[in-house]
Amino acid sequence: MPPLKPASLQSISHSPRLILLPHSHASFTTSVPRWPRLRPSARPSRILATSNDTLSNELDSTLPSPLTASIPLKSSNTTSITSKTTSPHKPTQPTKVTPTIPTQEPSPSSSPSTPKRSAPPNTKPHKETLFTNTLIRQSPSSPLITTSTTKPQDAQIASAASFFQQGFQFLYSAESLRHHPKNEHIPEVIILGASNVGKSSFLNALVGRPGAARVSARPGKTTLMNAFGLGPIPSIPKGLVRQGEKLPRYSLVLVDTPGYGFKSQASWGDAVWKYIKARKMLRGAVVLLSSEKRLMEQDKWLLRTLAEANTRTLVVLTKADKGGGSWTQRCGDMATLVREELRKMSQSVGNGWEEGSGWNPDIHITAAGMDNVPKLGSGGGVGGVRTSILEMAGFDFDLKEKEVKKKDETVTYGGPVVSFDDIKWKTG
Ligand SMILES: Nc1nc2c(ncn2[C@@H]2O[C@H](COP(=O)(O)OP(=O)(O)OP(=O)(O)O)[C@@H](O)[C@H]2O)c(=O)[nH]1
Ligand SMILES: [Mg+2]
Repeated sequence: MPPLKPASLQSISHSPRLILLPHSHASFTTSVPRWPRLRPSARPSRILATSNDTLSNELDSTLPSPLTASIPLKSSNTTSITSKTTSPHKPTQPTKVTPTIPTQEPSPSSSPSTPKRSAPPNTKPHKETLFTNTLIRQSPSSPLITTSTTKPQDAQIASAASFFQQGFQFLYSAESLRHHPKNEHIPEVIILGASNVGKSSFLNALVGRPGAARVSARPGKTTLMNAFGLGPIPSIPKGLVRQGEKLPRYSLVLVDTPGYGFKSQASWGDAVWKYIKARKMLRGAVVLLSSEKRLMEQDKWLLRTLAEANTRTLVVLTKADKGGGSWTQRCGDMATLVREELRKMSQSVGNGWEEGSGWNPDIHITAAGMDNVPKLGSGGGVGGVRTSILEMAGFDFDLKEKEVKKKDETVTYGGPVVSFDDIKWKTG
């Protein structure tokens, strides 16, 4: 990868440490696509600024893309989740993969904050599998879907659940890029997909709050980009903060978006497209695809847009519970097809948006909107997705440290505000 940080930060020889205390504060219609038609694959080098302050903050053309803006961090053996560089994805590779649809459940100790629940009475067997499993995915190493987890994965899933389920707050709604407030510290992850694919339900399941984002059976429910903050309160050393700057009280921003496709509007796509191209703290996109449907041209267009913007991408299939017991075949086939498409895109864009770095080869499968999954915590495949999102956003898991404590922050800086990539976090 090319140089990884703005020149102004080159002189920093070691990473400042920022520790988080755990719990401490603690339309297109199907026939007339609109988003894709709005913006063909050609992309401008930058978007023109207006007089608006917020917008101009997003448009620093000297800033590297999210994939290249990083400073290597030394891993700390005292953190359980740490920020890391925007170096390539390190998809979790289970040490043991069971190439069948196993019935193995995560160990009871795997998720202390989200105790395992059994499915409601009379739940069909295939739904029970979906309901209770924290991780459901298809990896390149196996054509089949796996639900088994290993001990380290269990611990990661538990840490990620704790992270996502604390400090939740609605931040703002934005109609266009300039309505997004300035953000210089906190990584953002955007949730994208067709209308009605289950974006808002998915967000609710991630944060464990069924009513966080509004959900509807009618497509076109979400009409604005809605940002939510979550995670522990960051304790940012004074030297990293501008004078008078209001400090965020969350460590990750999730952005729910209006869908493309049926009942969507061209202006929504324009707003999202501009955000993807210009938002400085965007660290990755979660693209939801309905396992009920086939991969649409609009989906491919979106994936290509992310590839060209060199935005880290995680693909998640939704609604696995629909369509009966054949969900394994259906989701497995779709995951394989999606991976083939992504590989083709990697080759054609040729900008470093590669398997493992630009996009995660593990395709997660979820039933996040099913029954009470949002209340369940980590079931419906949601637990595994959380860990992948945190990795994509620049967090790392260090499972050695059991004690959670705030470390001395002795590093001081006289230089400019340091970005998220320089900051180290801690959570419980
Ligand atoms: N069975 C099932 N239904 C789901 C799942 N996820 C979402 N749904 C349902 O699908 C419908 C659409 O869900 P939303 O979360 O509103 O979808 P969205 O993508 O946010 O939709 P827009 O905001 O209109 O773009 C709702 O009726 C949800 O209850 C799922 O995993 N399983
Ligand atoms: Mg929605």
